[in-house]
Amino acid sequence: MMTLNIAIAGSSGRMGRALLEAVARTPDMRLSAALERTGSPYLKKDAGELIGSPCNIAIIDDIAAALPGSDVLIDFTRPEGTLAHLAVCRPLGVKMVIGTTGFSAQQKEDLKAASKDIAIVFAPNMSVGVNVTFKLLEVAAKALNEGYDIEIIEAHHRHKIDAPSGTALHMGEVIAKALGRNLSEVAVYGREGNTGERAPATIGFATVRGGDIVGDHTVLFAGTGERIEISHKAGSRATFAEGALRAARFLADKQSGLFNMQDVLGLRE
Ligand SMILES: NC(=O)C1=CN([C@@H]2O[C@H](COP(=O)(O)OP(=O)(O)OC[C@H]3O[C@@H](n4cnc5c(N)ncnc54)[C@H](OP(=O)(O)O)[C@@H]3O)[C@@H](O)[C@H]2O)C=CC1
Ligand SMILES: O=C(O)C1=N[C@H](C(=O)O)C[C@H](O)C1
Repeated sequence: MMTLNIAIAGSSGRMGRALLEAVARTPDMRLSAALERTGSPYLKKDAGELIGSPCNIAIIDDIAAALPGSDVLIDFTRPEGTLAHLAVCRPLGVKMVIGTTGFSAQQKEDLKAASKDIAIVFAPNMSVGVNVTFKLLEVAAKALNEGYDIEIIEAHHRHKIDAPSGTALHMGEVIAKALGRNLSEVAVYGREGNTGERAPATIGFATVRGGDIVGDHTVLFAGTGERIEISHKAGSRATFAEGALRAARFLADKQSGLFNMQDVLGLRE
């Protein structure tokens, strides 16, 4: 059995901890480095202590020193952090699994450019269930292409800083593509005041933030006399972490290219 050496960026974050736990319970993976940004109170601490199981890997901020012994860097941080990490991974040939959301269009282009040199899995949601939901939405949108108003409702914990969620935006992209629409032309992000009647081709987004909600997404197709709702609810971050490890394994034999979870799960047609 080949062992994959996994480095984790943002190791003390919510996803960082879920990833530390997932790597610790995965026989074909080993934690090779745990990163945090300069100034973090977690620097120099044993990464394993974050999950109650010391592992002798100290959390460091020097990514260039951390990466030579790593096959894949898993990054769930912030767009500016991910792009800084990418700039170090690219010349070293270290592959990346990127779960960070909130990138601008230009930042996504930067990721794409780097994938000419290294293999990257980039996905706003690494859970198997959400990725199957994307396929269900494609089917539903094609079948309900007239007479149904489409609204995407997402709910997350009070600490989330980007809205709508990366998953909700991707759901919008999947639906718009299936309907031959351009999301940037039809998206409506929230409503207030005298909005007028709903324009039929629009795709609405509504965002809820509160408590410790891990991640709920519902797409509503509202027609005349009926409503169809397609929902996914995450109960634990373990589902995202397990997906990220699956993505890391998928990259083992890839040298370059930009992939998503549809590729990892064999769902791309
Ligand atoms: N694709 C998917 O399946 C999922 C994606 N996500 C996305 O992952 C990201 C992280 O989420 P979550 O774990 O909840 O967030 P947290 O805030 O809990 O963790 C983020 C981590 O990244 C660190 N960080 C922040 N900015 C930088 C930077 N500029 N450089 C390096 N490290 C940085 C933070 O350090 P510090 O504490 O010092 O700020 C922290 O350790 C979000 O974009 C979220 O939307 C989340 C879940 C699933
Ligand atoms: O920030 C989170 O927590 C999550 N972010 C991702 C997103 O923006 O879609 C995925 C998941 O829903 C949790």
